[in-house]
Amino acid sequence: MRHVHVRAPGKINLTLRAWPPTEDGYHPLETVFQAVSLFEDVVARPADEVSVEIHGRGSDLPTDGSNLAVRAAELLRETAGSESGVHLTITKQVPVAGGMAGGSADAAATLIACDQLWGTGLGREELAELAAELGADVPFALTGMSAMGTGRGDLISPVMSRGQYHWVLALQKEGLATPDVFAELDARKDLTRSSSENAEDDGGATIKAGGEVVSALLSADPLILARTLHNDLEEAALALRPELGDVLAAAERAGALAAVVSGSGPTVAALALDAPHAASVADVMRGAEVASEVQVVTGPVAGARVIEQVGRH
Ligand SMILES: C[C@@](CO)(OP(=O)(O)O)[C@H](O)COP(=O)(O)OP(=O)(O)OC[C@H]1O[C@@H](n2ccc(N)nc2=O)[C@H](O)[C@@H]1O
Ligand SMILES: Nc1ncnc2c1ncn2[C@@H]1O[C@H](COP(=O)(O)OP(=O)(O)O)[C@@H](O)[C@H]1O
Repeated sequence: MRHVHVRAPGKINLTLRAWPPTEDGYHPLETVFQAVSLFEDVVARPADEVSVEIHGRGSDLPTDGSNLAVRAAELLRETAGSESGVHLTITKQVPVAGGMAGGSADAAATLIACDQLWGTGLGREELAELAAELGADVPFALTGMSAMGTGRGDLISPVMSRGQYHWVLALQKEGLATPDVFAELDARKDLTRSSSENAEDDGGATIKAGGEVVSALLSADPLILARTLHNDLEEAALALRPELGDVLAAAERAGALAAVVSGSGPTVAALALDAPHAASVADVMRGAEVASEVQVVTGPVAGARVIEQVGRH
């Protein structure tokens, strides 16, 4: 039977700096993303309507028009002037509302899969524009690897990276809603001053600039990368979920080189030296019982791409 199978990765934010929201309510960001080996698999089959079923995590997610994958298929259909439908089967590994952009990966994978299935003829650039309409994190899920995100986080510039990094992810059953974390950031901070102005207050000691992480990624040395990890949203996520303090402390006790909350959380990403070190950090963190699940992943990995295509449009 005709189908297209696309795989898209989840992400972690190696660094994230946020400025006060603009009139549209979005916070200008400077973030460096890394795509990691926790994947969303989307299989698209021809159908009369647009529909979705979800396996793995998130089986309680809505399957109506509010599902990001359904929104992606409908937006592409409208843009391409197509009357085709699609049935999407999603197998989720990325935690829901975990700060790892699993929903965005579903949307990116759906754009690629439906584009192939329907033969829309849209280019990669046009797909990237549709991605940005769907959510700030969707363009990066198309690009993958390592990249700087500016604007809402949706303006993507690929960043060169050498080597492979080994991460231990501490996942939580209960997610955190991104808008709540940004609202907490606004409430906590005098955001009339930018993060860089705040950085001047402490001599810039605590703010890790995007440039620093970009050169660290070229070093292929996790010890150098470890020194650059930073997230402006971490304090807000910790205020909403104080237990995350225990997760960060457990990562440190387990011997991780550094640990950071990914995006709006609650997933914590702990950096290890190499694969055996990651396995040992993961074991200790499991023993600490601070996470509902502990996973070892590597990055960077490719963005949304076709894994298998059976039959042509
Ligand atoms: C925080 C980040 C960091 O990579 O990741 P997650 O933690 O969600 O994975 C992203 O900026 C999230 O991107 P994404 O989840 O796609 O955001 P969207 O759906 O576009 O927006 C959801 C809501 O988040 C807030 N938002 C998002 C992006 C941004 N630059 N400023 C914001 O204030 C807004 O309240 C918006 O209504
Ligand atoms: N296919 C989908 N997968 C995950 N979440 C989805 C999806 N469609 C809609 N959503 C909504 O988007 C929210 C956050 O998406 P997700 O990408 O999982 O997390 P985050 O924004 O923290 O990275 C979820 O809480 C859910 O309400």
